Amino acid sequence: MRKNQPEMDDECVFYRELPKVELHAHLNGSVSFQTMEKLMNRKPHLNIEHSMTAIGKGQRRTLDECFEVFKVIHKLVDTEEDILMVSKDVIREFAEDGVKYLELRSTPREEQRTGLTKTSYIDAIIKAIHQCKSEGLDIDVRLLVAIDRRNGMEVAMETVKLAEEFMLSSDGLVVGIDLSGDPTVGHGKHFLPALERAKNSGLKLSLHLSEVQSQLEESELLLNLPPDRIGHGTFLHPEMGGSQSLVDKVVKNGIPLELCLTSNIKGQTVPMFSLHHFKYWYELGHPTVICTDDKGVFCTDLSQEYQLVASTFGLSQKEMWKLSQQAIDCIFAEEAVKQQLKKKWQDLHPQVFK
Ligand SMILES: CNc1ncnc2c1ncn2[C@@H]1O[C@H](COP(=O)(O)O)[C@@H](O)[C@H]1O
Ligand SMILES: [Zn+2]
Repeated sequence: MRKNQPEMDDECVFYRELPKVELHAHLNGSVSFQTMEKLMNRKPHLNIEHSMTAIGKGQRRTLDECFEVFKVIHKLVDTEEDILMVSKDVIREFAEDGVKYLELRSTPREEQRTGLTKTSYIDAIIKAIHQCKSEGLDIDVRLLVAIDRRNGMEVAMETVKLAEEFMLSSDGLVVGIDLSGDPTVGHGKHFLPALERAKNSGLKLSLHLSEVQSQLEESELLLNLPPDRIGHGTFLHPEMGGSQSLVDKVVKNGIPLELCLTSNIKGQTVPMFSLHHFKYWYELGHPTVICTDDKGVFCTDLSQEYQLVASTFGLSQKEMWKLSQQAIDCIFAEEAVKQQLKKKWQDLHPQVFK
């Protein structure tokens, strides 16, 4: 197999070695098979199997079913120790895959039974980031605190307040807010006050927008904020039932899109890779960042996603390099980090194109 497909292997190596930026990764959706195994061994009484926590090759689920998967994972990850272990494993795995800068996002949860609080939840992730740093991993990590739409506007406001506190106390590790969760639940307008507050206090905003069809009105409203980045944006453009006015707002404000191909195919919001909206935005010359969304649940990694984009849309390694380099301009960390990353890309360029 290996002998018959040498060019395939070379491609894999190229995309693994390509320095990458990951900006859209939900912590609990990013838990690998190996880490899941450890969690299942810790909690055998839950009787959870791998088929319940991941969507394998060639499989598809409805988006509703995907959200059921997260509920199962949340049962397995419900203590401070779990959050710490999961975060460290996820960061290490991204680093091994050639990711040099990672923005994780996660919804703080509390569990009375285990004593987990929303504060200790975020603390555990921050601890993991510090521990990975002190291990000398070649990856810079930041955190976005996530609002789950299902939990309503009051919780959203509490989440923003918590994120504000951590933004001030975490030495710049907490950089923003994510709005995510089942897109068919609730209306985005309810989250406007919380999101406006976040923006005014200096937190960056990455919002899941038009992930499913007919969210025109909501997307229009949320784009007025405007957000600093958009997750998915699958149905923003007119060919997908969106509108030119939505596209104009995105373009005028230069809001980068975080695009996750495998996630959209496995969650069935996009019927096939070649029809993915990456093409539309790439041809417009608009900033797009390739991301994984949930590398554990969707059984992928960032180098696979890059390779997928290249093979689906016929892009060269040079064009893919440019795409990964341009993602640096879309990160939420401060300017000095951008400059360091740009330098790193320059230094790695000759090695990757050997
Ligand atoms: C597939 N498309 C998606 N669309 C919207 N929200 C998603 C998502 N994938 C993940 N999440 C959000 O991330 C949570 C899991 O990670 P955390 O527990 O926060 O670390 C999910 O419960 C959901 O709220
Ligand atoms: Zn997402």
